[in-house]
Amino acid sequence: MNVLDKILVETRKTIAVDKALRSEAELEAAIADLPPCRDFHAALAAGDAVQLIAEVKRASPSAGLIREDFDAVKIASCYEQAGAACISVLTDAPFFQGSLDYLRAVRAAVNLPILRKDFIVDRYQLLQAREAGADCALLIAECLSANELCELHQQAAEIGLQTLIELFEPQYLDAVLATGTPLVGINNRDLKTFHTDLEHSVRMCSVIPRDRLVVGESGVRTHADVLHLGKAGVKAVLVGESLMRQDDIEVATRQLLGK
Ligand SMILES: O=P(O)(O)OC[C@@H](O)[C@@H](O)c1c[nH]c2ccccc12
Repeated sequence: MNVLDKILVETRKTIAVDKALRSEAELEAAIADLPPCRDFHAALAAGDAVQLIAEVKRASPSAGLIREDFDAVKIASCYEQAGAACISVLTDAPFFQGSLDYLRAVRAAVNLPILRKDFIVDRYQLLQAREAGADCALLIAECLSANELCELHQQAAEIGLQTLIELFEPQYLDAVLATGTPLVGINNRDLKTFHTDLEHSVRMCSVIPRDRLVVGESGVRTHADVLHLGKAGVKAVLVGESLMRQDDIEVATRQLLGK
């Protein structure tokens, strides 16, 4: 089994446990009167510059523990102060030491649109995302059939959530575009080998229709990387590890953005 398969096995266990604690109907009731979501897409589309989705990520299967001194709210506040357009919060616990509670806490403290970054395979996780205060949910083409992608994208829209649909393997592009999502993420990291290559986003950009907003994900480290991707047509970057490793996250984020 590769890492992605292992993650999906654990994810399905987590969903079963969560459903037993709080039913789908309870979550539906809890989100019924929430105010509308923030516009994640508009925040990324703004201006001519490449926009930043800054990620709150404590650990990962490829890097292990990334940051000892981890305070999700402090980190997200630094990102906001430094000019990030949106925040991504890892909520997977077994492999990324994430939590929906981090997302909830960040929502209470920060005004930017938030992405729930997890391995979403079930509508229940979309309800959880909405309830915790997310504005957008990540869907991963490698984890879902073409039908499931469409269905989850639709179900997200019905509860007011936008989706960022990510792929690594070019073979999934048609299925991603067929969902109608305006936000397409190109993961530069092969989730099966963990190898990252920025040129993957550059190559994929040339075959993605101009009416979709392309997010370049993973392995972005410097302002030069951001400019390089921007030239290729990438409108936003999703950056975690290289920022999470810095002593002064706010300064590092400004440097990444060239501000
Ligand atoms: O930490 P990096 O290399 O800057 O990457 C961030 C983000 O792209 C990465 O965390 C990611 C992209 N797609 C994912 C899917 C699941 C978990 C994590 C990810």
